[in-house]
Amino acid sequence: MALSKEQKLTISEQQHTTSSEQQVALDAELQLWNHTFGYVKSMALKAALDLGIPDAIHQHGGSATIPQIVTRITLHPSKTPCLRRLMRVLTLTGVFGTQELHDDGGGCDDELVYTLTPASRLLVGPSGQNVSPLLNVMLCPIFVSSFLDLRGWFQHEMPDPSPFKMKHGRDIWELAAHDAGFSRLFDAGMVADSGFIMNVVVRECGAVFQGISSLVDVGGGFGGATQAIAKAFPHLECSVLDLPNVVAGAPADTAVKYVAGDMFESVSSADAVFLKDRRATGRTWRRNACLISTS
Ligand SMILES: C[S@@+](CC[C@H](N)C(=O)[O-])C[C@H]1O[C@@H](n2cnc3c(N)ncnc32)[C@H](O)[C@@H]1O
Repeated sequence: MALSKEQKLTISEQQHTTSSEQQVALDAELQLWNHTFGYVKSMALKAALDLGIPDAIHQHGGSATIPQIVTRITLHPSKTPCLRRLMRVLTLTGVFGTQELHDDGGGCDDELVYTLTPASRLLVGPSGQNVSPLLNVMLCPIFVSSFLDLRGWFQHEMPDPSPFKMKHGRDIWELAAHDAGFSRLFDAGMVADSGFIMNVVVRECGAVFQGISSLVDVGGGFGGATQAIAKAFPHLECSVLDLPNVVAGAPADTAVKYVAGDMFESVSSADAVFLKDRRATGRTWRRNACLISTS
């Protein structure tokens, strides 16, 4: 039976409606997949750091092909194709860049050249600019595993332990006091973070350190931040207050004085108290540095 023009139009409108509904569903599913597999990005970055891929590219002059990278990292030869897939994730997410190396010798393989981007340039080079120790802490199983039972944490009555303490039975500082390996990893991460950000703080906010003659960095760890302040403002008498197990491992040969104690019991007197920390606020990590004048 032949369809009238009107009937044909109705069918085509229905098909159009169905296909756009399907598109909405497909886009929604894609969105869920992006969330579900979001951790692959973190784990790909962790693999790159653990394998030493940023250093391998850096040592090769800032750009390298897969065959050049594998000469500088430890990788089973059978895993070379998997390394290409890892690099694909890391280039799509901006950790590395690519250029194409054209094979002028008549070969058919155009080898990709992986390059450092502004992000991966922060993973190589001297301390003070290299933030990999901080990423190593945040991506270590001890931290990552704290996020695996947030349901249990939400179902626990307030006041409650943090997800970290619920998972490990101790808070970060208690665990650091009992686990020398974790303590070293954590302190190195804090030093790296301070080395990176304090260059900016000293340059951009230097005025706040004028007009005071002494400062105590409360919970200052190994004193990375305070050392940067002491170097930029030599007139300042700088000290760090931290827990005894942290102070025990602090460097001895700096202009900074280390005081072992508990900030909730007492804070050594100074013109200003400095607090540096990171907080997760809403959608982003925000860095908080605060100088409280006590005089
Ligand atoms: C997130 S780290 C920050 C370290 C440093 N301010 C920085 O930004 O690199 C927090 C520091 O606070 C210290 N801390 C925790 N509880 C403390 C307490 N009750 N008294 C003194 N220091 C404490 C920890 O040992 C750790 O070094």
